[in-house]
Amino acid sequence: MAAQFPLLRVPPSLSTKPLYVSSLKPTTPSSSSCTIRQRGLYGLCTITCASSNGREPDSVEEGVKSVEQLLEEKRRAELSARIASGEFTVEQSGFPAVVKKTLLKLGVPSAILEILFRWIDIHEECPKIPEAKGAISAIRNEAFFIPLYELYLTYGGIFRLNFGPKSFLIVSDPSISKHILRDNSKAYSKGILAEILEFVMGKGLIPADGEIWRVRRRAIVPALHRKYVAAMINLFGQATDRLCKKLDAAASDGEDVEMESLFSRLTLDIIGKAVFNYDFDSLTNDTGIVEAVYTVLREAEDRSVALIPFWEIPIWKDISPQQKKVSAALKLINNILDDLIAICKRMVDEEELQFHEEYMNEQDPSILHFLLASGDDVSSKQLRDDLMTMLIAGHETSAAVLTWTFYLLSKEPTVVSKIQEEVDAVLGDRFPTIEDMKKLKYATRVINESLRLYPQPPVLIRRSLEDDVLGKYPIKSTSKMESVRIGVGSTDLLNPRGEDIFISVWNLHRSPMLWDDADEFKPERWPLDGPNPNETNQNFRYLPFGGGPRKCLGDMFASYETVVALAMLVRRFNFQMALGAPPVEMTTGATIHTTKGLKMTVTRRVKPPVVPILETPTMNMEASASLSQGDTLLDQKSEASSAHS
Ligand code: HEM
Repeated sequence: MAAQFPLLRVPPSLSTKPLYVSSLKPTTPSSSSCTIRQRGLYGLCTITCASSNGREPDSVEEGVKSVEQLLEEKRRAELSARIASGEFTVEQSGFPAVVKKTLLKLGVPSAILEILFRWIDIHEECPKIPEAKGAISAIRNEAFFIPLYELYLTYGGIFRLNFGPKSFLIVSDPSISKHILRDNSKAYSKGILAEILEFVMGKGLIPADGEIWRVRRRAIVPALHRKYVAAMINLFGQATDRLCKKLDAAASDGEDVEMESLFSRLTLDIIGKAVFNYDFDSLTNDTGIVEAVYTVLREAEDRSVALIPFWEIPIWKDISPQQKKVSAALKLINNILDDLIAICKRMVDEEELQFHEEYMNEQDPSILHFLLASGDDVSSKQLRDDLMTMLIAGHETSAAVLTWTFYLLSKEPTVVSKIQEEVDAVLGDRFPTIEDMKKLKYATRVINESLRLYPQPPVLIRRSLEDDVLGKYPIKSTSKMESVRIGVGSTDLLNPRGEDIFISVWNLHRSPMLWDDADEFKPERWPLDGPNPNETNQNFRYLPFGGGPRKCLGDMFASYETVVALAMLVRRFNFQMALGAPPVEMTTGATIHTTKGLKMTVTRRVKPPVVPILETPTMNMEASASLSQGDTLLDQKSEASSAHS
């Protein structure tokens, strides 16, 4: 079946052709302003966040902002009015709807009818999920996610969206999300996601369902033990240091840099080493393998927005240049994987280490090494599928988090100063260690908040396998008759399927009903002495890593990776939007990307001078306090001189 919802996207700087991607809701942090552009399929569009580089005269910038804000408000008001007029509401069928229509025609006031029919609705045995119909695609200059968000505000935490022949349930309610993801997770599969990713991930951990998933999750999770994560922090530090060197050169030459592409390369280098001990070295080289990885990612993205499943047409594979390129890329990646597995197997056979719970080979701490040592079958396709899955899952997501964090920070210099202050105090100039992770509290809160505003991915996809009740609404596995009604393809008729569900993490994370100042970037909303926010302590209104049994297994890895990169970069450099940089536009695939990159000017950071502390012998208390502060500064200085040695 063709999926008509965008799932994956490659950074534009690495992409060679136009992307048809959906756009997102209009609101961005208060300090930025957005315009919207139509684009591609179903009138899917992009939002332009006019970025301020802080160098324009205030009055001009403010003027532009207020005009854009006015336009934005007008647009939203118009859309809300259209929704309120019932333009997108599917008429209820059945006897009550006919009676209601007739009474309305006879002149009975609609307010009275509303009260009467609400009462009837309540007393109906099976409440019906509110429905919105597909005229959404007809909204000119509107983005798909904007009506989706507006419809959420109108219809609530669950509604049905029918566009064209497709029918989806859009869930933006924390308790229904908890039910689907955690409490009754066995009743749901990955649905469309598994269909699209099959060509690259096969039955890897993300798309896999049922017994295969259970067995593989049990095999892989133990590989990410504490000792492994500690080793990874060194790796994050080394890889970020390579990026620092690149940025240092750019700062010397006065050249602007495209940060989204650099973050994509940084996280590719990290995940290659972390998963199968392969150094892509993409920060310095553009080798064939790097190109092959991006070819595959691009293909996944194209498939996610295709009108028909062109890849299922037998002859197409052989004649389409793009499909041939994809096959060649997959072949190259698989050959390299085979070589890496063979090398790793030899190492495992030769080593004397006994396998145990926190087993790790110091020379090669990779997940592959752990799996082979634990007895994984070297020849299995499953092993390759899982390695590919982790490569893709752990690459784009982290890169997107860093990109949007730096975009948000470009507008909030006070937040940057606070991170710098913390990093100076905790790290000085040395590389971070695992012990530092719990001390870099503010930097962690910045990442938490960035993940709230830009969740990666913005929607989680499921398909119901059984009848269930979502909130007060019963849902059914679609029968053959209903398949005909919603117009799914002939294969679906033979294999009747359940409801396709999108859990909109975007809506949850930006809901004004769930958050104060929902659209504002406020790391302070997460108290430094409070717990690290997660789906459990936030009762499923915050799902940066999903929840339930299918929760991301790389959550700690990714949190530390992004905190290390953030800390090391802001301690060395200041980042500003480059003069004349293209406006930052959002597009979404599996993660949210910019359309034209994040072009920034990087300058070396000048640390604030150390203020000498004068000794005052008469004030003993203060003298001893000054002494301990002085000690700390001294320690920092000696650390600074030993760093990067
Ligand atoms: C900031 C970076 C990351 C974010 C935001 C993120 C987010 C997520 C989310 C939301 C899910 C749940 C998907 C669903 O329920 O449909 C997920 C699953 C997954 N993630 Fe991550 N992820 C990140 C990094 C990583 C890394 C570094 C790895 C590998 C080391 C990884 C491996 C996986 C795997 C294997 C799954 C599937 C788990 C399962 O189905 O059992 N992720 N991720």
